[in-house]
Amino acid sequence: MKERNKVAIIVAGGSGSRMQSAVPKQFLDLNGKPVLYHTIAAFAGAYPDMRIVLVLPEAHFESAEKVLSYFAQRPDITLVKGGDTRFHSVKNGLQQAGSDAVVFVHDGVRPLISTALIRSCYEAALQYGGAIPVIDMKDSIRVVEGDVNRAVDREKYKIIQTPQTFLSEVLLPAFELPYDPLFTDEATVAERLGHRVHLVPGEEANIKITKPLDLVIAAALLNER
Ligand SMILES: Nc1ccn([C@@H]2O[C@H](COP(=O)(O)OP(=O)(O)OP(=O)(O)O)[C@@H](O)[C@H]2O)c(=O)n1
Ligand SMILES: C[C@](O)(CO)[C@H](O)COP(=O)(O)O
Repeated sequence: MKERNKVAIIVAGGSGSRMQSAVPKQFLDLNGKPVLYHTIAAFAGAYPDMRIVLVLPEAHFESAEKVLSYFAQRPDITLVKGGDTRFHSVKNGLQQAGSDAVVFVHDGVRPLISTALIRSCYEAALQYGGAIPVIDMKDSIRVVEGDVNRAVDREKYKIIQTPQTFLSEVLLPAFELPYDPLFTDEATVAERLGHRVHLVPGEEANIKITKPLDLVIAAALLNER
């Protein structure tokens, strides 16, 4: 299959309200370096020709310099300002994607992403037009409808991760759709335009740092490597 340009849109334009820290979680320390450093390093190291688009809150553009100062060799990075929602941040990043590319959209706060997962998403996107990583549920789950709740079969559900990886000709037109609050990831947007979503096995360690406990878990996992 023909090789493509590779563009990682790392979205880090959020405020991290659930983390309840004064500094947005993407800039917090994780084993001596900012969370975002680990995320950027994973993509920069996955393919030598990876181009990185880093989406940040405009007020934190200066913090990017601090993150990049940890690199011995500064990766090829374009800074873009974030939007009001994750959808709008991705849309801003996509303006830098260009054509004939495989586009990886990844949460800046998933710093434990592996090279193997980035590459398996790339290969699957070339084959199927797009791919997203998923993992199984470990807990029992219930659906709550008003005052009523009932157990459901967890085998029918998957936990969704990033990098959500698509050919540029799939993702760019999808992000011209009007915003819908249900657009919490890229697959949902592509699906709205009629694309079938291909799933690849994700990784348990590819956690999203959302609450304080996640940072503790991420630090422990990094120590294991
Ligand atoms: N307007 C936004 C909102 C979110 N994100 C990014 O999307 C990723 C996943 O979002 P989430 O974990 O929800 O981050 P926050 O929105 O920052 O957190 P919270 O919902 O707790 O405020 C994060 O890397 C976050 O920075 C973004 O780029 N732009
Ligand atoms: C894209 C995502 O990380 C997949 O699990 C998730 O949907 C982001 O959602 P959030 O509401 O921004 O946490």
